[in-house]
Amino acid sequence: MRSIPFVKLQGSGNDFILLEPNSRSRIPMSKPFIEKICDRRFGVGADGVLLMEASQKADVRMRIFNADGSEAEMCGNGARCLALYFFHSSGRKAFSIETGAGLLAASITEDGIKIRMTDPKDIRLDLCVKAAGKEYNVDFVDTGVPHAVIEVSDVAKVPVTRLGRLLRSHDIFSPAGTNVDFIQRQADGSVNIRTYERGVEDETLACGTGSVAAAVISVINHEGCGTKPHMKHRVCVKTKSGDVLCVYFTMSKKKIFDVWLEGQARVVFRGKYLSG
Ligand SMILES: N[C@H](CCC[C@H](N)C(=O)O)C(=O)O
Repeated sequence: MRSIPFVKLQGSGNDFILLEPNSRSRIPMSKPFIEKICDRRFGVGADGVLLMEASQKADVRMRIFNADGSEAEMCGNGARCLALYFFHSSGRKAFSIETGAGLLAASITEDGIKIRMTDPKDIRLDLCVKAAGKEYNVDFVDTGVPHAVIEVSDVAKVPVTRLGRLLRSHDIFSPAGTNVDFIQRQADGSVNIRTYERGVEDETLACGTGSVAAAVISVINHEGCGTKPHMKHRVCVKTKSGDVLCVYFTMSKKKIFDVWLEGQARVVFRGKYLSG
């Protein structure tokens, strides 16, 4: 029986187990271990596991494992949670984070935690995706991890788990698969979002990279692709948990850069996981 110290954190309801640096050396990050510790009845329960490691390129390296044991390139809400932990443990309010998708910058502000995300890439608009006998108009963007975005008239009515599961594994997104975001743009330009997350294989209460994808696609579809040089955008994204994430970015001649994700994160509890 091994006692593994951890910190449980959540960013807008997207929750993570952060394994304290000194505890990691004793455990193999195997799929069975991650599935068990993330199980909401037999384990601690979380959407994923975060590891902090030493980095040659940044102040810290973040690795993110989804609840099904798969390792993802990056995690926006996970980065916000890790930033909060790093601030509590180091007192620093600004630092860099290395991820599988590239370098992030984190800063702690009075409004919450801001993460400079990687620039969106591989934008593909108006994909016609056939699934279960229906056709869906899908936009795709990689915001550090892949996201398929579908605009709907009312997110509350979307069968997110059923439809998300269908689209998540569609051939058009193989072999990596994709996260699936259903978005509803409001009259004021804000966006309501619900996300089916790859690797959690269910709807989560919030998704950071998904909120960035929603903001970028919503602006492209409704305000155009940056006709004016260096247009700055701020999009409020209301998540399933009710928390609002703010996404800031600059768009110029189809290039999108200087992307920031801002919102609250909390330490929920500290504990010791007894791994049998
Ligand atoms: N499930 C995602 C990784 C976590 C992304 C999400 N939790 C976020 O906040 O960005 C994937 O496998 O692509």
